[in-house]
Amino acid sequence: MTETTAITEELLRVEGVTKRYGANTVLDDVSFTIGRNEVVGLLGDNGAGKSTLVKIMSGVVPMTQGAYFWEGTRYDGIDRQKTEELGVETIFQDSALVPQMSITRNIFMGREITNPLGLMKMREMDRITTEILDTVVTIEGIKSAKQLVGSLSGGQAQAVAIARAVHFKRSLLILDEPTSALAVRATEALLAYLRQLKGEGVSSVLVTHNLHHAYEVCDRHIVMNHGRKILDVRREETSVEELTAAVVEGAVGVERFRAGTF
Ligand SMILES: Nc1ncnc2c1ncn2[C@@H]1O[C@H](COP(=O)(O)OP(=O)(O)OP(=O)(O)O)[C@@H](O)[C@H]1O
Repeated sequence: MTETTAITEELLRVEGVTKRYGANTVLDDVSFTIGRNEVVGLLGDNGAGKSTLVKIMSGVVPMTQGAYFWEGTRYDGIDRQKTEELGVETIFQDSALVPQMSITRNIFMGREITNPLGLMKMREMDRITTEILDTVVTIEGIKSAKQLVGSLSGGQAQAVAIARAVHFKRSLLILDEPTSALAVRATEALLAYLRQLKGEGVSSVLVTHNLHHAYEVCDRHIVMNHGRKILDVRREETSVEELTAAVVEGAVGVERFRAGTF
């Protein structure tokens, strides 16, 4: 069973995406659209194919078959450079940070603010970093923007990766399990920020195992099961219970939920 919902204005669309690793098909004919100003939850059990989809949307791994459209234009051979140009910003599960560098340097890596002589404007970058850390990712225990990333906890480091992605907010922000190591307050701040970004015209895709978080913040939910899309439904047409049934039991779970037997 596959359900789709109409989108008003299309940002990213993938069609018929299949990904094989050798004989193993990890994504099977997956199609969906991310609308402009939409927060979309990408849900599913372990191994359902969510991270692989994130990597394909970000151009990090090539699809075996399928098509990638951005604002209606088809792009073949999409790669990381192209998605960066288009305006896709991704926080991967294992976001690469440099432990020997400060939080500020990590956030601005490759996109440093410089003066006309090419020298880095450290004070300005530190100020922006402090502002992001205070407002977006309110993480306990970070003392200063100058702190080395290597001295942070896992959750604090994750927050830096998030800060980096949200500062350079562009058209589409993809977050692969961003809240897995965040404490309650930081998680709430991040979820609120995704909604704020939406108001500013930035769409996001949130991969999470926390269905309550997804339901709270997402306009639409896509549920994957064994490499297939089994549900694509607007928030107002579903419930945490139905999403749970879909994640736990797949298409059968949705049918059972709707029949009142889940
Ligand atoms: N590089 C790879 N080579 C071979 N198989 C892979 C590779 N990457 C992922 N897979 C397989 O693809 C399937 C989907 O993995 P994926 O990481 O996309 O799932 P997921 O939904 O993100 O899971 P989780 O919630 O556990 O992170 C898994 O069976 C995994 O073993």
